[in-house]
Amino acid sequence: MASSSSTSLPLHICHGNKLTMIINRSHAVLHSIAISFLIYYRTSFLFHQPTPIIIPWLLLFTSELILSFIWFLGRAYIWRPVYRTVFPERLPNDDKLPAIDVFICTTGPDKEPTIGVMNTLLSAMALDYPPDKLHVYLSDDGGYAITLHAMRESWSFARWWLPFCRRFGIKTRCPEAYFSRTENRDSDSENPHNFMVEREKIKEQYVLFKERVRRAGEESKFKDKGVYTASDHPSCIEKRTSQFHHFKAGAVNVLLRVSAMLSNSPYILMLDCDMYCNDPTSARQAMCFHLDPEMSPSLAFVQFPQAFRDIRENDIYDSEVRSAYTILWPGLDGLKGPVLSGTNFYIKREALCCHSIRKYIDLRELKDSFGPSNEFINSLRQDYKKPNLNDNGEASNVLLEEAKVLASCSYEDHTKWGKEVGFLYDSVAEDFLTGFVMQCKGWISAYVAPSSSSRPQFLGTSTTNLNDLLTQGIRWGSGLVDVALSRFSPLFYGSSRTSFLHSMGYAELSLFPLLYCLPLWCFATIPPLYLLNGIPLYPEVSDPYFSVFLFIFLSSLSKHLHEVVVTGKPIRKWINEQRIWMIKSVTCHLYGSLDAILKKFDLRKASFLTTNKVADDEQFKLYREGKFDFWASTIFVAPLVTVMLVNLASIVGGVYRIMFMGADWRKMFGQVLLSFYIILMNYVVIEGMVLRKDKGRIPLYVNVLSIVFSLIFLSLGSIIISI
Ligand SMILES: O=c1ccn([C@@H]2O[C@H](COP(=O)(O)OP(=O)(O)O[C@H]3O[C@H](CO)[C@@H](O)[C@H](O)[C@H]3O)[C@@H](O)[C@H]2O)c(=O)[nH]1
Ligand SMILES: [Mn+2]
Repeated sequence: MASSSSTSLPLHICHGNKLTMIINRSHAVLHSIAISFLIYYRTSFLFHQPTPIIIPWLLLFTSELILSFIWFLGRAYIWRPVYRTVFPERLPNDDKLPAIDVFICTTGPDKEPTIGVMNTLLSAMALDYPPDKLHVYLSDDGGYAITLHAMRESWSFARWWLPFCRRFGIKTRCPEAYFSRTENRDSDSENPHNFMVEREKIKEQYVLFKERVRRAGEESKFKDKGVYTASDHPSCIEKRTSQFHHFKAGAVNVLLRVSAMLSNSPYILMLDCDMYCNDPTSARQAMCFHLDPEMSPSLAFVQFPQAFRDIRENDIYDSEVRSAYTILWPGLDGLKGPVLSGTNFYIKREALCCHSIRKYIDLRELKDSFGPSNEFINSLRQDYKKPNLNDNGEASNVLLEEAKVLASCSYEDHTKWGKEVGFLYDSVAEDFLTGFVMQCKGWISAYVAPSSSSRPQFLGTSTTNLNDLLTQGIRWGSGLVDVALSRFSPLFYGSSRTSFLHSMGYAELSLFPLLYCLPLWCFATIPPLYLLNGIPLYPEVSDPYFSVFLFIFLSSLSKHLHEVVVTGKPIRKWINEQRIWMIKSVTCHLYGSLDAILKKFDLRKASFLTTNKVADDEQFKLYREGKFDFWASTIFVAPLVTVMLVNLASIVGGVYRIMFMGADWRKMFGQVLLSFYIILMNYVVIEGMVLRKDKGRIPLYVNVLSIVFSLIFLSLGSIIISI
């Protein structure tokens, strides 16, 4: 292995893609020209319209402006995307590598099965990194005894598992994932017989381990019940467990303080409880940046993508969030770095615990920020403190007492935790807000996606049913709009602190839920209502301005298609993404934005509904077969059905007018096309309404409710139009 001092070879390189950049920028120019024509058309003809048409015209024009604005913000991503390659083999010897604390958060076994959490824990302990430089912490927000118990069991099983992985060079170091594979035993062993014997032995141990955890879970179900709630319980630190609230941000801040007492590593890896380490080399990959002398001083974190093990070829819900991890993050990486994405990143402790700590001398001021613990403040001053553990690997009582104080929920009172220090509390998208403020302070970040030949560094579970997807969508929407409405609103707060392009990207992310739901609701209801009444809202086909509208429509669709194809996905992916974009816009983006607005006016309290990680076989079967699961909350399904009914009725009514009542088709063509596109793309909703018989179909009462809604809308609308 080469040591860095003896070589000047770079630890990582970064490259762009010229051709894609040229295509992207030329498209942006063409599209902007078309948008200017549209704006010219709408403004110059607005007041030539008869008075009753002015209102729908204004609504459509506003929607068109909003979509153009968000499109403009999104150009930040395509400006200069970069891709990175790392050379971990060029890192210095193991004794020169810095220590890493791993943080894993869970909320308890109901939605997050303990055995899954333990698998994440084991995969982190088995990272390919010097064992004495790796410390794994687990936070359980629910304070469940079973979690603590299972950790002890994991600790015993690790004594089998870790040596096995190292000895045979196992790549899949999450035991559950490893033992569930049948072919390809994933070992580089030269003695296959020996290996197979060992493997069987470890497998037996794993089965026993699982059984013990399962049994303990059953016993504690009874004991735990009703004693504690996630937001009210004593903080208990036993070796390496703690808990708190303010949702995940609160939990992570507790871990930040407690770990400072025990290991105080300069780098931290954050993991969601279902995100296991799938490539044991990720720590070394991250160190290729953190140990690069040029980049390191300003580098806050190295982000890896979120990849999911349950994604199917026909990903109907876009559960893999393709555009974020293949287009947006590389795009931001070319500016000043990607968004902090909640999990799968290696962050510098200093970036979270205030950057200028060493410059401070005034103890009072430090205590105002970090709280009263002298021990904690001391820990901040040192680069790295060896864990104060006794020979049995246990922490001293004094240390544990201090850790308990640091973990208690009153410790943060009258301090800057959550406001300036640690993860910030002002948004339920704590990751997005914390990362953004960090970048405004001058920190940069880097993004490393796996190359096509290497394995994803981390793998988790995604939301693979409509209800979970949209529930999670509400939380994300609400969290992002929280930021947009706060004093940290990217466009205003960011442009002077980070680059203008970079803050455009952040602004797009913080605003898209709000800025998509308004125009999409408008396009889904206003043009069809006027189509039904035979009133045109777009230029007629022979008018040159019609081609402006058509061009913008086709240009957006083909740009999206281009992005899908460039990332190596089939056309079906494009259809799925178009559809889910419309579905999310009229449901979770709307509810999320409303939630944020109500919170802004103190009419609602912040909430964090944890995503369900317990697989439901029936639901997963539907996803696997590519069938929508409409067995979801009525607040999600009724708007979809209503919009479909409104468009169906209008197209039937509109075509009837053209064929039998002499309406001019050339004038109505734009509206017919729009409704037709909506219906075509969302044909699955019609299937769910009338054709399907399985459990995932749309329930009868939702159909009836939606018929009532659409009748009210169309008849009231038509009455208002006619007066
Ligand atoms: O009160 C809470 C709520 C959640 N969590 C943990 O936070 C993690 C993420 O929660 P999950 O329900 O899986 O949310 P997702 O929507 O899947 O998570 C994404 O979005 C979150 C922000 O909304 C980020 O925190 C996550 O890192 C990111 O992966 C899990 O390990 C939870 O156990 C807590 O510790 N305390
Ligand atoms: Mn999750």
